[in-house]
Amino acid sequence: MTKKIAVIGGGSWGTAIAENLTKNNFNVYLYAKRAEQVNEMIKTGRNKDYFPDYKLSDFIIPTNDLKEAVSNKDIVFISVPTSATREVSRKVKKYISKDAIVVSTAKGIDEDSFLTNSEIISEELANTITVLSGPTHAEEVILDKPTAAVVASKDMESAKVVQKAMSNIRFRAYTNPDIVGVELGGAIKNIIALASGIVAGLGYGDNSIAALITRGLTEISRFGVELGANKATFSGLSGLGDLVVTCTSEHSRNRSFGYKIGQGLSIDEAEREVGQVVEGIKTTRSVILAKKGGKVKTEMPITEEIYEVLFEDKDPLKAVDDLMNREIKTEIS
Ligand SMILES: NC(=O)C1=CN([C@@H]2O[C@H](COP(=O)(O)OP(=O)(O)OC[C@H]3O[C@@H](n4cnc5c(N)ncnc54)[C@H](O)[C@@H]3O)[C@@H](O)[C@H]2O)C=CC1
Ligand SMILES: O=C(CO)COP(=O)(O)O
Repeated sequence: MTKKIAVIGGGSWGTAIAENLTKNNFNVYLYAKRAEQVNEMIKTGRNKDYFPDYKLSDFIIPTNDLKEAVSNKDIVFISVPTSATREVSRKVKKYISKDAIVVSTAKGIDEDSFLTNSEIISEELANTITVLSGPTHAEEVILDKPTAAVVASKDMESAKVVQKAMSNIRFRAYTNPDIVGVELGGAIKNIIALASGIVAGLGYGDNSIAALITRGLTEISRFGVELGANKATFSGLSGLGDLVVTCTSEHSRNRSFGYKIGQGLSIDEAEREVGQVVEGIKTTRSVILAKKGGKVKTEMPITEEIYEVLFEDKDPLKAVDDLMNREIKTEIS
């Protein structure tokens, strides 16, 4: 039987996910919070704020009615920023079928609770949860550029259902049971991407970016393993894959934000110019608060420098010098 699917969140990722699903012939309810946005999508067939040049599929049903979107669905994707995940999960609770699979697609760690998105959702909903992650810039997925991703879940049958729903000739999804590693890779790479943007904005070169990607991966893996992840996951699409794309792509919001900081803009100016969610800002604070509170012991020099640049007004040039000036040591510890 054809699955009934909803995507909650009409931003760039929610729209691209919905479009990808329509390529597999699903009718997809796309819920957006703002009524004007929904009316415009219905009237013009375009999500103007995010993809003005792209004509949405006729299989997309834009709606501002959460009940219509969520009721009687087999799969519900949640595609809002981490800061909105709890609120959205609470609202969805009234309408969601108990057998629906929830797909968490945001990449971040909540500042107050130090929870990942799937953990926040599981505090609010009793449904089976899967996580979709990997190197998947919405701008490319929507244009059918070949993309590979990961669907993680403790429940492999549900992961396979989501894998099948998303996979097609242009989107190849793998499964992975390591939900912790998949989510932490996706969250922490945003901090490293932000650092890569800063370094590029300062005018440093490709060597510096390669060093950040490589040492960033070490930092992410150490952090993830301390929190229970499988180290191998960080060599996969949701680890190295997403780290590379976000640290190097013109599409990355985190990298663009960092670039503007490197060029001398203030945090507010840079955030305003990017105009979409920059998850790495809050995730940096979450990690450092967790470290200060003793929840995490792992050494995270890049994240610590980024925290000082973002929240303690440290000069980015000094942050680079301080990273380079640390005690010299062996590569593999
Ligand atoms: N854009 C991308 O290429 C990808 C983004 N992601 C992740 O997906 C998440 C969402 O990112 P984007 O779509 O890029 O952000 P975005 O800024 O383009 O869109 C976020 C959308 O969420 C909506 N929203 C915010 N609060 C809401 C609420 N309380 N109720 C309902 N809707 C609400 C906003 O109106 C906006 O339309 C982030 O965690 C991001 O890291 C993951 C993979 C790819
Ligand atoms: O996670 C992403 C691509 O995989 C999107 O990253 P940005 O939020 O930095 O654009």
